[in-house]
Amino acid sequence: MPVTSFDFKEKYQYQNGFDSYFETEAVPGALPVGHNSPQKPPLGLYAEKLSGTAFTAPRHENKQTWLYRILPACAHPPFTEAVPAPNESFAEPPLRRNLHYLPNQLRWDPFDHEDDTDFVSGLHMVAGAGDPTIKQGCAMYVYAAGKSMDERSAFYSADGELLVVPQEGALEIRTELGWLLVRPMEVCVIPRGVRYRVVLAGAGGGGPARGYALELFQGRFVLPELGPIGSNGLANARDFQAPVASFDEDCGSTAFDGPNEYVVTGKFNHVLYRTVQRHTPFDVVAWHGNYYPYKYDLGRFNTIGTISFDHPDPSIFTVLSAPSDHPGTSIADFVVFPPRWLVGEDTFRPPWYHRNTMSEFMGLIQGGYDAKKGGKGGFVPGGASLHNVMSGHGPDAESYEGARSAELKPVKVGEGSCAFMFESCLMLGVTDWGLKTCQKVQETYSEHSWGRVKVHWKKSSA
Ligand SMILES: O=C(O)Cc1cc(O)ccc1O
Ligand SMILES: [Fe+2]
Repeated sequence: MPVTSFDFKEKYQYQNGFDSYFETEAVPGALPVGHNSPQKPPLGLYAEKLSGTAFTAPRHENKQTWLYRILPACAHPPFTEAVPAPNESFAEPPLRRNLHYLPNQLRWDPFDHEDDTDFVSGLHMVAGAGDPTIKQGCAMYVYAAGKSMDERSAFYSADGELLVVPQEGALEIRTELGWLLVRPMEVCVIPRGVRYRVVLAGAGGGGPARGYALELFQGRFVLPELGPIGSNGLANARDFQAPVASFDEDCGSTAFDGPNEYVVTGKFNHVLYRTVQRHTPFDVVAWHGNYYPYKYDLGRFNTIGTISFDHPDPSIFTVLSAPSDHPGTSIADFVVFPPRWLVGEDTFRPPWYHRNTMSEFMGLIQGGYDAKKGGKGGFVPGGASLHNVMSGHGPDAESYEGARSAELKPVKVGEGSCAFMFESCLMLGVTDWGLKTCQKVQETYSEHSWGRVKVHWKKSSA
């Protein structure tokens, strides 16, 4: 079911649609009519263009937004490297490249909550592939935040577009383009370059917050093709929600003489750079375009599956897909395993055993997963697993035996559950933090899961 709302505030108004062209103004008349860059934009605003693709990208891929703001984003003193880096994910270049490529199956216990970190300082890269400087590849993160980002701060990434998957704690995300409230079982995407501040929301002031994120150095998330499914199903375009314009006013009479300081942190080739500017970065009064942050409620996913026998590949559960240049092969797919009816006849219903040319990073937002035991030392909410290129995996022995002898009546699986997968065509390297520093790797994952897989073979069926 869709996430139920709590305390909906005025600021959470949304415009509905995926890959739409929106326009929104917080003050009537702020948007120029029939013009993008008039000699003097209305209300004394500055026009600023935010490009998400090359100017000359084909029309169906072209992404841009015109912002009408009190002061342009360029009006800041130079950025300097944030030293020391808030954590080792944002450290010196050699460390960043210290990735471990391992054929073993990996699983992590739930990552720790952290009290003294915010969304940025609590963001840890677990695995990744490629290089943001050549706009290739992606990185997978977990975050744990015990506090909101400072009131006068903003963050952006020049490295890529970020998909955020909260697992615990609601996030109020104040973006340049407006507000998004993103709760567990909802996800959001913040495009490359868009500035934002993450506030812990919810009862009692919010927090702690924990979740997963995927940064795309290359391309953007799109909705997967539906092929023979037809024109509706899976994640429907109308269920994606974009913010409406909402601005703060805090500046002086010029860009550099405002009364208050705002720290803007930029992620640039994994390193954090900071500047302190004297006007709010959240001063966009109106905008129009198709390059914007958005959210999606996973409860609205229209799950499709077999009504005869066998089960389709998990691509049937793709919410968002980031294609590579090769059709059908993704840099990253975001796939969910929502509650659903299983009715397959003469069918082994959990995932089959398999080896995949793609790598599979999985997380659990809530509940359990039908292929793996939960409980201590199992696959549990807030934990993760990685089955890299061609690493064999599948149900653990107990799940296999249960499913092999189950009576095959219709059952609803996964009530109150939601596992997800970031599936990538790239071989993933695991960071030092992911392998060692976090101290969450389950050393006996493989033995526990598959060491007791039984031999059922008989030479004759008589
Ligand atoms: O490995 C997993 O648990 C995910 C998965 C599920 C499934 O039903 C088929 C393939 C697959 O990778
Ligand atoms: Fe798999």
